[in-house]
Amino acid sequence: MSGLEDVVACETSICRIAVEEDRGVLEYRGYDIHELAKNSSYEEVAFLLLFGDLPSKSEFESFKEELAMKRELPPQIIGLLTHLPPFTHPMVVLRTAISYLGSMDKHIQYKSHERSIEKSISLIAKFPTIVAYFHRIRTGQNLIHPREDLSHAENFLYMLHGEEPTETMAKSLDLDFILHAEHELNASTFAARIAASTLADMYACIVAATGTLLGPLHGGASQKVMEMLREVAVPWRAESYVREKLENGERIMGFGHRVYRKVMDPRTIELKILAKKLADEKNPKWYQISEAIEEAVYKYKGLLPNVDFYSASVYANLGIPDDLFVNIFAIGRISGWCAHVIEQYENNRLIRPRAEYVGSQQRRYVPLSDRE
Ligand SMILES: CC(=O)SCCNC(=O)CCNC(=O)[C@H](O)C(C)(C)COP(=O)(O)OP(=O)(O)OC[C@H]1O[C@@H](n2cnc3c(N)ncnc32)[C@H](O)[C@@H]1OP(=O)(O)O
Ligand SMILES: O=C([O-])CC(=O)C(=O)O
Repeated sequence: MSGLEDVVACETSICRIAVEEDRGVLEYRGYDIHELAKNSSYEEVAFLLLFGDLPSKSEFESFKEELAMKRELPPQIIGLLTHLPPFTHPMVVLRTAISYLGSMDKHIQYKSHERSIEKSISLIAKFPTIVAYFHRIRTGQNLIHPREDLSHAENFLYMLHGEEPTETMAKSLDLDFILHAEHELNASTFAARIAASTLADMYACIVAATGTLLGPLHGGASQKVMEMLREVAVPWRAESYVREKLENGERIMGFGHRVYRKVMDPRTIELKILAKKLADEKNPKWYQISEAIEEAVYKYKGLLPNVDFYSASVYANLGIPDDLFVNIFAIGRISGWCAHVIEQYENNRLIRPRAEYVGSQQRRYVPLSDRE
């Protein structure tokens, strides 16, 4: 019961996670993650999650076009990004900007499926722009406005770095977005669904999810993984580092998973291959340290890496600053969050579990004047 382990809290047709024949299974709307990773694009996956089926060619084109058209931010949001202190964590910035976007939407309350889809597309489109704009503002660089002719991943890297990415970079980030897009009732999605169950507006639900994702036991782990890779610095130090941490009762970030437990997270399989490919083409250092840590954690604790572990070396080789790692996760996950909020709205019952009371009972009140 602790941590609601194995408790089934709702029905969903968005995502299936299972352990079958000692293998981790992950499907979005019935499609296997490995097949999506090999053949799909983030835009197609976002459509699949929101609408339930793969798009036809014309649906795909108009969905991509709509996303591209909605990338630009209103001037008020750019003003907000300019006024926030540059040291603010970029996930706090993202959360604040979503809230501000909510204040600018006259039709904030849930009205219809169509309105919820509209809001979702707008949020999916704007997440990368918020992240890239804030990064450029805090580092004193000019804003690079979104381009409609680039894909979601290409455009993000273009806005962040100020130059068009190579095909390898764009494809790598696109794959990363696909792998992060959805994961059933993880903590941030559950937070979004709880908010949705009160019929709170879409922005409120996504703010709840964004705040929850930043925690280091959830999406915040990837930034901590990078801190660890920097601290370990060379592969041969990995074993003593891991042993010492475990002896001190500390957790190794990027390891362990509530659902997959003793089987490999299928996303880790894909991310490790991607991390190796980028390491071969760019800097091998982070991948080599990661592999050494993976070996040591398995040897001393029998734990396997989760989705956050190899993401770190992928992001480092894509030139993404450490404190944007969680934001990259959120840019992928927003489509899953929106799909869950809509699913909750459309078959809703307030989520309100009970707590077992373990505190004192029937205490006698002593007026303040009679206390020491
Ligand atoms: C996108 C995501 O959210 S993926 C998860 C990202 N988070 C992290 O990587 C943070 C590190 N990992 C963890 O803290 C955990 O594995 C979690 C939070 C992901 C899952 O936690 P739970 O399901 O509650 O696992 P729980 O805490 O019961 O751990 C079971 C055992 O494994 C150990 N353990 C689990 N994860 C770790 C870890 N990363 N490092 C060291 N020991 C660990 C626990 O100490 C416990 O050991 P014990 O039985 O000897 O006491
Ligand atoms: O499912 C979980 O608990 C965490 C996770 O891997 C994710 O959100 O991608």
